[in-house]
Order: sequence, then structure tokens, then C-alpha cells
Amino acid sequence: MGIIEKIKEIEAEMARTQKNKATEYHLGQLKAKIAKLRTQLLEPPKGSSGAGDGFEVTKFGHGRVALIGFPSVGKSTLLTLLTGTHSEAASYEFTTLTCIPGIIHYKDTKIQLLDLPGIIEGAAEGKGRGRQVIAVAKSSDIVLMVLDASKSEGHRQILTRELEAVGLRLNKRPPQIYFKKKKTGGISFNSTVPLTHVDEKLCYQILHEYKIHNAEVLFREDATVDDLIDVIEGNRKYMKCVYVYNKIDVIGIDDVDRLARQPNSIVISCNLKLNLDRLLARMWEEMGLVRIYSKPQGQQPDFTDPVVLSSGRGGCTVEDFCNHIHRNLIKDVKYVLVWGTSARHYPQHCGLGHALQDEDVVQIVKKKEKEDGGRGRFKSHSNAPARISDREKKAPLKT
Ligand SMILES: Nc1nc2c(ncn2[C@@H]2O[C@H](COP(=O)(O)OP(=O)(O)OP(=O)(O)O)[C@@H](O)[C@H]2O)c(=O)[nH]1
Repeated sequence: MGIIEKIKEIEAEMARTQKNKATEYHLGQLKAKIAKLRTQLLEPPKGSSGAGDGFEVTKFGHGRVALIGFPSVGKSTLLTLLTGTHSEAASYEFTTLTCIPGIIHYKDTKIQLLDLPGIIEGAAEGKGRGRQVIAVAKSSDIVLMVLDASKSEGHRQILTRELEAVGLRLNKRPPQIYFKKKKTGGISFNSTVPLTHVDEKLCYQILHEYKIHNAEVLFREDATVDDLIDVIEGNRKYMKCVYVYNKIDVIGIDDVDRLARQPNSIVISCNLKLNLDRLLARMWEEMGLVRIYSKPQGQQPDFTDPVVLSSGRGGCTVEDFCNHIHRNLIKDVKYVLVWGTSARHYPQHCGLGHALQDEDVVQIVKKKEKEDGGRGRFKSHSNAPARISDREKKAPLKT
């Protein structure tokens, strides 16, 4: 029996099983079985080199955005409008056969936009080019799920389900469960909050299903069985997703209003070029990019060429900025001077842990160097003394 048949069989068994206290352990085990089979399904076939034709798209620019959607929702048209790259648009399905990259130039940054082939129901089962589409989507910073505003709302649920089945978690944060496999000692199960979905027995059964007999599990939130499976699998990708409802030119104003009010959603019309600037702004915001302008001592910063960092979950610090310039630079940094919204006063002397914000200006002051002859002068990364002149302090820097 193939993997897909096995999954179908377990799904049928789950559908047959009544959900109550007595069956929850059995259902939990079945969920774990499905998760394991789905992971197997996503592994590339033996002997294949990986992604496949048209999918080995080199990363370029400061971030990557994937366009995902059913065929003929207007992804190619959107890509062409935003990037100027021509991706063949036609009113029949499956025109996009390979992955077509385009570059968006926005706020001094370059963002790679990928038009992925129309994802279809069943992609998670290995149908069509689902596996490749999903691999590229996982390598992106955010997903734009393009939907046809005039079609059924069910499309959004189908796509979300498909993406969940392959380990993509949209607009969710990782479950607050600490999990560590051990060599000995059995299973230690603890929680810092009362649990309503999972108990010790269920946790043991799921771990048993994965043949894990020694581990530490600590629930820091009232998580579900699915969350526990996600943590054990460890290969889930948590991504931001913006739902882009295209073709609002063909629906009524009430529907436009309803769609626009849904969380993480934006309404556009490629034909009328409506709301595309909002879409760009939203995309930028969700990517969490931070532009830092480096300022050589005694000179104005170059406001056309920022260092672009991703703020991610931990924010972006002076240390990240230095590592971006050169991996050995960090050893030589004495302190940095920061102008901008993250600074309390201008300039602020900051250490490596200082969290930078978008459009900050940074000047690196290096430690005393040996060839300095002990004269006590510090060098900035431009090799000039790091003393800040009055002229600089008054310099018209952006705040
Ligand atoms: N009414 C209307 N039609 C649109 C809009 N945007 C795109 N279309 C039409 O929708 C059809 C499909 O557009 P494509 O850009 O090829 O769609 P796609 O999602 O890339 O399709 P695949 O390549 O098959 O995945 C074309 O006929 C477009 O002219 C819009 O804003 N309003």
C-alpha cells in the first residue's frame, strides 16, 4: 500500500471514530501516524537531485516573497505589475509552468517575488508539482496567498489545509512546548499551566508512536495534540501570510468591505491597479526588514545604500549589523554611535546588544589599535579618529 493510501485509510478511520474522552488517546495516535507519513511523503524520491526544473531559483535581494494561489487568480498579472517581469498571463489555467522570479524595488531594498505554479488541491499528496512549490514556499520570508475575490471562500481554507499538511504554519507562532530527546531516564512530563487538551498518558502514547522513550517535555501553554506533534516533528515552518483578494473590480462594495476586514487580508485589483501600493507597504511591514545606514566618520551617511537586516523574532542588534559588514569586525568594535528612532539622544553611545530600528544611522568606533602608538586614539571603520565633531553632531541626520 502506498503512503497516500495509508494516509487516506487513517483519515477514514479518524472520521469513523467518535470524539470523546475514551477515544482521544487513539485519535492522538492516529494523528501522529498521519504526521509521520506526511513527512515521508515530502522527502524527495531516492536518486532525485532535489527541486526540479525551474525551481532552483537563486536567492537574490534582501528577502523572498512567494505568491501562492489557485490557477487563474491573477498571480502572473500581479508579478508583472509589481516587478515588470513578464510572467505569461492567460485566461486558462496552469499558464505558469515554472517558477518565475521578479524583483521589487521598494524603499531602497530589493525583494524577490516568486510566482509559483498554481497550487492545486491535493498538492500535499504529491500530485502535480506540489512538492516543489512547497519547497520554494518554505524558503521564502513571507507568503502572499492570492485569492479570487469572486470565487468561493473555501479556496482559502483548502490552501491553508494543503499548506498545513506539508508543515507550513501560517500566521501562527511555534507552540510553547519544550521538548528534548534524551539517551536515558525515561520520559519526564511537566507543565507550567493547567492542560485541557493533553495529559501525561496521551503524551506518552504519542512519543511511543515516534519510538521515543527518553525525553523531557514541558508544556508552557495549554497546547493541543497537534502542537505536540509539530514540536516532535521539529520541521514545521512558521510563516507570515497575507491573504490577497484580487479581482475586486468584479464584486460588489459590500463584499469588498467584508473581505478587507478579515485579519491579515488585503483587497486589490490588478486590472484597475487598485491598492497595489498598500499591498507593497503591507508586504514590507510583514517582512520586518530594517534598513541601517552606515556613517563613516566625518562624512554624511549614504542614504541610498542601506545595510538591510531582518528583524526576525529577536530584533536586530548592533552585533547583527557588524556581522553583516564583516564577520571579524565584532572583535574590534569599542562602541557604536547611533542616530535614529532607537537612540535616546543623538548620537547615543551603544554596545553590541543595542536593538536597532529601521532607518537608524550607525557609526562604528573601533578599539585602540596597536599601530596607534598608545596615543589613545580610537579608529572608526573609516580609519579616521572617532571623536565626533560639532559639525557632525549638528549634521542633519534623519531621526
Ligand atoms: N477582472 C479581473 N481579472 C483579472 C485581474 N487580474 C488578473 N485578471 C485576469 O485573470 C486571468 C488569469 O490571470 P493570471 O495572471 O494568468 O493568473 P495566474 O494565477 O498566474 O494563473 P496560472 O498561471 O494559471 O497559475 C487573466 O485573464 C487576467 O487578465 C483583476 O484584477 N480583475
